[in-house]
Amino acid sequence: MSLTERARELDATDPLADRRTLFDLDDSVVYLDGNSLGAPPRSVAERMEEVVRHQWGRRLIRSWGEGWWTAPERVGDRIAPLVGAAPGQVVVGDSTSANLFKALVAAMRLASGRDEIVVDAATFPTDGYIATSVARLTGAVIRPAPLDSLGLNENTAVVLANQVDYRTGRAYDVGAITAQAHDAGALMLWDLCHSAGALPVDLDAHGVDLAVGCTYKFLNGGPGSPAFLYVPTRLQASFDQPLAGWNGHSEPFAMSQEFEPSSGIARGRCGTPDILSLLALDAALDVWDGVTIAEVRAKSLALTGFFLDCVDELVGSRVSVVTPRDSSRGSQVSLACDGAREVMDQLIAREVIGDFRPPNVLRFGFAPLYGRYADALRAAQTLAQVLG
Ligand SMILES: Cc1ncc(COP(=O)(O)O)c(C=O)c1O
Ligand SMILES: Nc1c(O)cccc1C(=O)C[C@H](N)C(=O)O
Repeated sequence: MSLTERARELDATDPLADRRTLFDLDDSVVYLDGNSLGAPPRSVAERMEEVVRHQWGRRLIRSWGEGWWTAPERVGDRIAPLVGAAPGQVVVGDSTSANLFKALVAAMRLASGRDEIVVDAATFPTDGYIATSVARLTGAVIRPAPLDSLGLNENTAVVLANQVDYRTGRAYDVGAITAQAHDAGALMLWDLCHSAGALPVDLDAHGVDLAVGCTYKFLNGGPGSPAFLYVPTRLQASFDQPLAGWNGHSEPFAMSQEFEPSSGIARGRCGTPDILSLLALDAALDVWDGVTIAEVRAKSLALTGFFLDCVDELVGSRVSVVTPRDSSRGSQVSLACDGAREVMDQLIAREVIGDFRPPNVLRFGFAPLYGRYADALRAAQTLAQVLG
């Protein structure tokens, strides 16, 4: 069967094909950058109209008591099943970077006597920057380590790792790495930016200690939508985060001069939530109603696998495949080639949108809720043309 016939058949039999209609997408564009900025669900514009005109415009400040104040926990509970967390353990707000800071300082405060922070050597840079700053503040030492050989010891306080490597697309085993950290007596903190909404995480099942992630990639919350923080129930009483703002207080409106942290996941909050972005995310999460993460994972593997077949047949040795060919990959395919930045510029000029990451990587992200097999084929065909 030709690639064209395969793409047609795979799209025709795709159990998630109808989800694409929930998104406002231009069908003439092949959008393969949902691992950086997800596409807009149609429900968002409609909901924002209601939020601005009615909730803000008519209800005015009364809206804080009509759902705004508790939105960080309520929206967190909508993300929770997607990352394998029971309710009451995920709060939404601030950026991933800010939540990393909260979680890392809290981890250092929990890990008495230990002073080594081990950071995924290939991490997305912000994680390393924040960890370095936390080390300066707490007197800890940073040690970058590859996730394949962490070399943990009796001094390791916390391990910070990305479930999916943003550059290579490789996916790591959350259960196995968390178990290694625990065997060494360390805490495990996961950055889920490239996995939330794309593959199973199973935070509770793996006994993960802390996790953060953004919502503007596979969760389609919109540019700059607030991030999430996971603290399991068993650690909440001892989770002592450094950004002790009034929103994390047990009685914010008592206006007390003493800080008394809230008893549950709300202690992960800091200041006033970004309500417009938070409620845009809330609306965006409607696209997950009736979909399981297992179905999403199955399509993600099939889509990325089909793209790899197309690249092998149409592009061949003009690129090298960086992403693992086995199932240890996230929902992206990374290809390396000379002049990758210019190659990506030319792909984008031909309406095939992926992105470039230094030094020589072309990234193609496949969002299973709206990605089509025909898009994978067109991307590989266009890449073959651009490479001449
Ligand atoms: C793995 C990872 N962590 C953190 C970030 C940054 O998060 P934020 O800009 O929300 O702080 C990104 C992407 O920007 C990322 O890919
Ligand atoms: N957060 C981003 C932004 O504000 C502008 C442009 C890109 C981003 C990204 O999310 C980049 C992404 N984390 C990456 O994996 O490279």
